Amino acid sequence: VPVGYRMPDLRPAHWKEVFPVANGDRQSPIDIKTEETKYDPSLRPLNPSYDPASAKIILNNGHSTSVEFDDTVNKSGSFQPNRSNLLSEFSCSDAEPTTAFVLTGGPLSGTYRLRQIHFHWGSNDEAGSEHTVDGMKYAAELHVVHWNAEKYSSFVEAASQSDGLAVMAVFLKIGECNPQLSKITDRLDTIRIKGKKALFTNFDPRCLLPKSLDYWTYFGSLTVPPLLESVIWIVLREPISVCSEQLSTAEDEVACCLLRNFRPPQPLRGREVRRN
Ligand SMILES: NS(=O)(=O)c1ccc(S(=O)(=O)NCc2cccs2)s1
Ligand SMILES: [Zn+2]
Repeated sequence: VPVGYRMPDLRPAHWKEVFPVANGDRQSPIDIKTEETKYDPSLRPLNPSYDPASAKIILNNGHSTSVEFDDTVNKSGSFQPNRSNLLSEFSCSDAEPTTAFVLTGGPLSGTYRLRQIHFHWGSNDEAGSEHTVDGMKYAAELHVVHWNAEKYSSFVEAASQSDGLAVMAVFLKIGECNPQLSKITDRLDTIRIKGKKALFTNFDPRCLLPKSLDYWTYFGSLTVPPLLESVIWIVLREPISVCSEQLSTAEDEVACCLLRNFRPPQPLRGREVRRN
C-alpha cells in the first residue's frame, strides 16, 4: 500500500464523503410506516417469470453473497424452450415453464430483466434487514435485482436512469428451515473468501418468494455504493421463513466480509409509499 495512503472508511456513515448522493432525496432503505402507506388502485399484480437455466454463478463480492444470472439474451428472446433446457422438474411452482426471466406488472411499465439476487443479514437473528416496517427489523432481506432492458441497452446504463432498476425485496424471518434457501446456503462453503465464485445453475428465484406477492412500492436507490437513485423498490409484505442454522451457516461461512452488510433506514424526504 503506498506510503500515506489512507484506506477509505467503508462504514455507511462515511459513504457521503465519496458518494455525495448518499445525502440525496431518494435514498434507500427506508422505514415503512404502514399507517402512512397509500393504497393505489392503478397498481397491478406482480408477474415474475424466471428461467432456472439462466442462473450461472454464486459469488461472494465482499459485501454480500449473490447469485448472478445471464441477462444477455437479446430482445428477440433467442432462447428456445425444450424439455432438456427447461428443467421444469426443478421448478417449485406449477407455473408454465418460461422462456424469459423478467419482472413485469406491479408499478412497472415495461419489462425488467433479472440480473442477480443477493442477501443482507446481520450478526444475529434480531437484525439484518435493510428496510424496516414500523421500526421493526427482520433477520435478513433478499433483493432480486432487475434492469429495464426494454428502454436501456445495458445494466450499467440502466443503473444511472431514474427508472432503470427494479429491486424486489423479500424479508426473511426466523422460523422453519427453508429448503429453497438451502440450495444457496449449502454452497456458501465454496465461496468463503471475497471474490470467490462457483458454478450455480438450475435455480428459480420464484422458489424463494412468499405465497402472497402483495407489496409496497416507492422510488429509491441502491443501498450500497454507488448509491445511484435509479431503483423502483417493490417490498413484499409477506416474509419468508429461514431457520437460525441457515442464517448462522451464512454468517459463519462468509463471516469474514459480510458480518453486517445492511445500511440503516434513510430519510423519506416527502416520498410516498404506495401499496396494492
Ligand atoms: N442492495 S441493492 O439491491 O441496492 C444492490 C446492491 C448492489 C447491486 S448490483 O449488484 O446490481 N450493483 C449495483 C451497481 C454497481 C455499479 C453500477 S450499478 S443492487
Ligand atoms: Zn441489496
